[in-house]
Amino acid sequence: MRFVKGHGTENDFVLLPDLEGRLDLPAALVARLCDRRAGIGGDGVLRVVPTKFVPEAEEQAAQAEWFMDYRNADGSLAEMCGNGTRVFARYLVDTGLAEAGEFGVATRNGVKRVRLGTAGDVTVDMGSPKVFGESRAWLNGREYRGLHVNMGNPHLACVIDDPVTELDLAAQPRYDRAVYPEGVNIELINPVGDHAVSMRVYERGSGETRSCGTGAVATAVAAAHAAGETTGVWKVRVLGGSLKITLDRDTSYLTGPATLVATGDYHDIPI
Ligand SMILES: N[C@@H](CCC[C@H](N)C(=O)O)C(=O)O
Repeated sequence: MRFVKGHGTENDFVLLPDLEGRLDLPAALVARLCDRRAGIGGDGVLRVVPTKFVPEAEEQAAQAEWFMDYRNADGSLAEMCGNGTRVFARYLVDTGLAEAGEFGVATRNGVKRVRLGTAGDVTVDMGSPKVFGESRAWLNGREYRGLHVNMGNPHLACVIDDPVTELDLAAQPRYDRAVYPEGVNIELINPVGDHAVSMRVYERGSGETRSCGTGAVATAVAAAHAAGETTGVWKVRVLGGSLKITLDRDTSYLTGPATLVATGDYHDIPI
């Protein structure tokens, strides 16, 4: 099985080109691929498949030639992955499957428009964040209040006083399962300057990761909300680098680097 390894601010992915739409991806195989010791290692898998071969996305085919089939490291499906979309777009352009400029990428959360050159940052139009009020998370005996933001996938973005650098995120923070029956991605956020925040994230299905694109937009929304604002440009520092989030009246944009680092062959030996 051919693979490409890539990352966006160290949110890393195994890309699987499936140009004929034939690849079966059971959860156990995804988990083996993402295993950092016995597999290739990654926070998730991105299957690169023509949209026309994906029955659930058929209606997107006219606007987006390629479907990003995203899976979390445990093999579960997620509706959307912001950094994955940037890495996916970089892969399409670097391999000549798409031309640099602006084009659509089909996802489980609809078509996302991406903008990129032959090198440099990739911007994704992430759509309008949906805010559903407050919820709570519990971590190491502390309770954190946050904003319930939906970016296609669910987030709980908590602006907190405790320094995020000192948090132990080895285990998943607890959350209100009545609010998030499908699970949730949890962001813990410190303001660090003018329109700048530092964020750590515990991702549903992947554990703590070094960056999360949808989480960075949810973070900017929560930081803006705390500042009494709804629009503006925010810098979100993550463990793996820095992302620029633009909150417009009708949509949001995620901008940052996307890098392909390796190609190879995977031999699926069940572990
Ligand atoms: N890292 C991604 C988000 C991936 C999906 C998430 N774990 C979920 O289950 O919703 C991003 O960059 O947005």
